[in-house]
Amino acid sequence: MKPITTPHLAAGGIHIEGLRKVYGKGDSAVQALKNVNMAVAPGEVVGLVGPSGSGKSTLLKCLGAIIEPTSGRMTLGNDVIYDNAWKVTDLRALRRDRIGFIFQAPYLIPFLDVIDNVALLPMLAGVTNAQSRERALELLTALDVQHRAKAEVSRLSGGEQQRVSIARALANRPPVILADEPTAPLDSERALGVMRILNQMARQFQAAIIVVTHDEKIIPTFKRIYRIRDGQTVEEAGEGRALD
Ligand SMILES: Nc1ncnc2c1ncn2[C@@H]1O[C@H](COP(=O)(O)OP(=O)(O)OP(=O)(O)O)[C@@H](O)[C@H]1O
Repeated sequence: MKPITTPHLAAGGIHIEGLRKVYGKGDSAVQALKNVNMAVAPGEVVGLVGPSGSGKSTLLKCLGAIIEPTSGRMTLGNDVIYDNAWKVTDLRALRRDRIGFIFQAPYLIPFLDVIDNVALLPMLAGVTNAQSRERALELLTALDVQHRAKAEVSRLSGGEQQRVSIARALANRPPVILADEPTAPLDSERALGVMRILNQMARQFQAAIIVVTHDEKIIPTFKRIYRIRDGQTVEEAGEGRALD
C-alpha cells in the first residue's frame, strides 16, 4: 500500500474526529458509525468508498448536518460545528451557505430557468438578485453551460443538467461539497468528465469535495480514498490518475 498523505488543515477544509452515530436505543440500537476520522483540505477531492450498509449515507448525512451524530467532533475551517453536540445554532443556514450537495440525479427546479436554478441559493442567503445571477453566470461559464442560461431545464441534456447541478452546489461558495454517487448513471467517458469538472472546481473555488461512490470507473481518479467498513474509516492512497 502506498504511503498516506493527510493534508494539514491550517486553514479551511473539513476535519472529523472520532465520529459516532447510533440509531435507536437498547437491544435494537445500530452502531452505524463507530469511529470515523477524516480530513479533507480545500481544493481536494476524496473518495468515500464502502459496501452497502457500511455507513456511507449516515456519514454524509452527519457531514451535511441532516442528522445529528451521537458523539465526536467536526470542524469546518476554524469553526467547530459539532463537539458532542451541535455548536451552530442555525443548521439550515449552515446547510444552505457552507455545504454544497450534488446527487445522482440533478433535482433541478422545473419551473425556473437554468440561471435561476443556480441563483436561487445565494438569493435565499440574502445576496441581491443581480449579484446572485452574476455569480450563477460565472459558474455556468466555468462549467461551459452559459449558453443554456435562459433555457428551461427540461430542454437540457442529462450531462448539461448535471453540470447545472454542480454549479448550484457551488453557488454559495461553500467550503465543503458532498457528492452522493454523482456518476452512477453515466458511461465511462461522462463519468470521467464529471470527475474532471469536480477536480477543476475544487481547485478554482478551493472547496473540499467528498465523493461517495461505488463506481469503479472513477475510483482510480482519487488521490486519497476513505474506505468505510462497519462504521469505521481507513484512509488509503489512491492512484490519482491524471484527468487532463
Ligand atoms: N434511520 C435508521 N435507523 C436505524 N438504522 C439505520 C438507519 N439508517 C441506516 N441504518 C443502519 O445503519 C447502517 C449504515 O447504513 P447506511 O445507510 O449509512 O449505509 P450505506 O453504506 O450508505 O449503505 P448503501 O450503500 O446500501 O446505501 C446499516 O446497518 C443500516 O441498516
